[in-house]
Parts: sequence; C-alpha cells; structure tokens
Amino acid sequence: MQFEPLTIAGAMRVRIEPHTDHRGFFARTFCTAEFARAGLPTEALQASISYNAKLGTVRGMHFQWPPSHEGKLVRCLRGKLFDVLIDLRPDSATYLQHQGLLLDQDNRAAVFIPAGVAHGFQTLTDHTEVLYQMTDVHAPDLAGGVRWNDPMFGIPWPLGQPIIAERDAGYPDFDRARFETELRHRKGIAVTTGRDA
Ligand SMILES: Cc1cn([C@H]2C[C@H](O)[C@@H](COP(=O)(O)OP(=O)(O)O[C@H]3O[C@H](C)C(=O)[C@H](O)[C@H]3O)O2)c(=O)[nH]c1=O
Repeated sequence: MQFEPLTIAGAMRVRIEPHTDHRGFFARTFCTAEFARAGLPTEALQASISYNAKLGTVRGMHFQWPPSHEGKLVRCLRGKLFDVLIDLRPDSATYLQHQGLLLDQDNRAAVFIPAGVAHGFQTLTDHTEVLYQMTDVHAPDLAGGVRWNDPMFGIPWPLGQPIIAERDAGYPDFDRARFETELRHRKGIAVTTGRDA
C-alpha cells in the first residue's frame, strides 16, 4: 500500500498496489505492520458497508465525542463520491480546516480519518457503496454532527439539494465556543470515569 498524507493532520490517502494478472488483480487493503509504520492506528474493531441508492446522497458530517477513539478507513468500492473531512481537534494544527477528495471504484483508494475529525460524503453516482473499517466500536450515545452546509465551513459540495437524513439536515450552526466547552466537559468525564482508556 502507498500512504499519502492529506492536508488534515494525521489523515492519509491509502492507495492499493494491485497484483494484476490475466484473471484480474489481488490487492492488500489493510496490514497492522504497514499501518504502524505509516503512523496510523492498527486497531480494526468493526467494519461496515454503506449503500447509497441515488446520486447526490449526503451522509454526515459525523464525529464521535470522547471517550470514543473512532478512526475510520473509508473506501469506495462501487460508484464515486466526494469525501469530506473537518478537523474538530482544538489541539490540531489544522483545527477547523476541511478537505475534500474523490474516491471511486476505479482506484479503490481509501482515506484514513483520525478520531476527532468529522466525516461525510456526497455520492456522485447511483448505487455508490462505501466500505468502512473502524478503530473503535459504534457508540451512538457519543455521536455528534455538523451540518453539511454550515456557513462556518462552506464545503464545496459538487451537487446541491442532497438526499439527506432529517437528523443530518437539522444540526445547528457550528458554535466554536460551545463546541470546545462540550469537548472539555466530555474529556473530563472520560478521564474521571476511566473510559478514556
Ligand atoms: C455508523 C453506524 C450505524 N449503525 C446503525 C445505526 C442505524 O440503525 C443505522 C444507520 O446509521 P446512521 O444513519 O448513523 O448511518 P450514517 O448516516 O451512514 O452514519 C455514518 O455516516 C458517516 C459518513 C460516517 O462517517 C460514519 O461512519 C457514520 O456516522 O446503522 C451501526 O450499527 N454501526 C455503525 O457504525
């Protein structure tokens, strides 16, 4: 695999190196030793598929509050999508910056999204399928969100009027002070309850 740092600190594009022959190809998509050498987490606690029937679907922007350590390895295996990261880590050099990149079925490249970075995507074809691998388990009680069209970030989505969940369309405008207060509070709880293991 080839690891290519993205603008968002700690995020990487992970390209596959297909072994091609007359039948097709075989390519490694994950390896604890290679990920460790690239400075990426090596836990792989859950994997999931996201199927999106229609072009223009937006999922996100989602993040997890502490004590979740959910990093995501996201790969488009069918169709095409515009993948977006927003850095929500106050101690990061790229805090509040966002980055968008194309993932598609042809290159099958993945993006690694560190814990604390919000993630979302917009599909650019019908029947877009996304494969996820997470470094922590799903914790709905720790889910947080930023609205796709929040003026604070001005994400250049390729298509307007998305197909989107009511929950995702309804996140309030991002308020930096309120976010940082909540984050400090939740980090404090995680430490005092020992859940920040
Ligand atoms: C994320 C997740 C969901 N679920 C269940 C919970 C619901 O019953 C159902 C749909 O969940 P949700 O509407 O949160 O799915 P998405 O809107 O695609 O959420 C994902 O979308 C953005 C783009 C992400 O990066 C995250 O992986 C994730 O937040 O799947 C699970 O059982 N495990 C999981 O890890």
